[in-house]
Amino acid sequence: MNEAFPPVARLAGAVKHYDRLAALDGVDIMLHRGELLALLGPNGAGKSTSISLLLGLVRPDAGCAELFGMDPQRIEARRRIGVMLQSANLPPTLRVGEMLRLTASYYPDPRPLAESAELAGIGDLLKRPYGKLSGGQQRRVQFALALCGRPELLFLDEPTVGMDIDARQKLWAAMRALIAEGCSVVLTTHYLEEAEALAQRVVVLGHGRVLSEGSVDELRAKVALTRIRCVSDLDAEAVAHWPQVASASSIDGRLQVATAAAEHVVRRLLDTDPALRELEVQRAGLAEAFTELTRAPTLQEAA
Ligand SMILES: Nc1ncnc2c1ncn2[C@@H]1O[C@H](COP(=O)(O)OP(=O)(O)OP(=O)(O)O)[C@@H](O)[C@H]1O
Repeated sequence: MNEAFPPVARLAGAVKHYDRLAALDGVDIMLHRGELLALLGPNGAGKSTSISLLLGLVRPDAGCAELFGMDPQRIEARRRIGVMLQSANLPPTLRVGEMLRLTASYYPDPRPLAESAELAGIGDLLKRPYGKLSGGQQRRVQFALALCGRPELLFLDEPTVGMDIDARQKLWAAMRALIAEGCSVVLTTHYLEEAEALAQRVVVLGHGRVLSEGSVDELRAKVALTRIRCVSDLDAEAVAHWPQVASASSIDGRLQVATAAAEHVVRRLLDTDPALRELEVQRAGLAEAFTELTRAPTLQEAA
């Protein structure tokens, strides 16, 4: 399906320096229609700078940033996007319903107010002044404002920070509904389970560069770690030095081992400790893959 449409957003060879610091150092990112792309990376990796370039808030020193094949500052491009940034400066005395109505009026084909409120789970907040809401409620209102214009592309910068579990799950459901409508989403998050649950594609940034890109499964396969847990008297520190063991630790009396050669390590564990019990072997999640990927440059530097 994707091939039939041009990319909705694109960074090509994007470079952005702040004084001598390279916030972005030649970043390529491509987003297709109906796709949720998760931008991951440790603090300072360049996620927000990438979003700022795509929004036209910051200009690249080299390379280019495009929305729908256009300069992101063009009004024709801006009318097709919705944005929820990490902080929002909204008038505290305005009621939520008024805010939604006003924001929707800037768009050519907005959603009906009730639909936006329903998607963001703020139906009961419409008459409340924005400034009187809790942090999590304000985040939901910001989400409603981002989607009320029926955008083709939604930028969500750490949208679920400060939300309780129920609100977070509702927002996940809303994101899925929007994707099903054909909306594209750029999501930055530090909650890896969020990327794991929602993203078709993940880009991992580190030190202003793309460290890795692919589906959640592809990223996992790249580091291909398996987690082994068991109850054993073996010394975790000694096991950590075995060949093909990436890491080993003792957590709550359980030995936990990460390895790319599960069969080999399981065999050695059983041979070395015949009393070993409660053996569990599980494919590593995105969290382990992410840690491994973002650690890689440091290891190379050290070599
Ligand atoms: N306006 C600015 N002036 C100077 N340096 C900046 C500016 N904006 C970002 N930086 C620097 O650029 C680098 C990338 O920052 P960026 O905000 O893009 O990272 P991030 O991946 O979004 O981090 P976080 O997860 O903490 O939000 C950081 O080293 C940051 O200090």
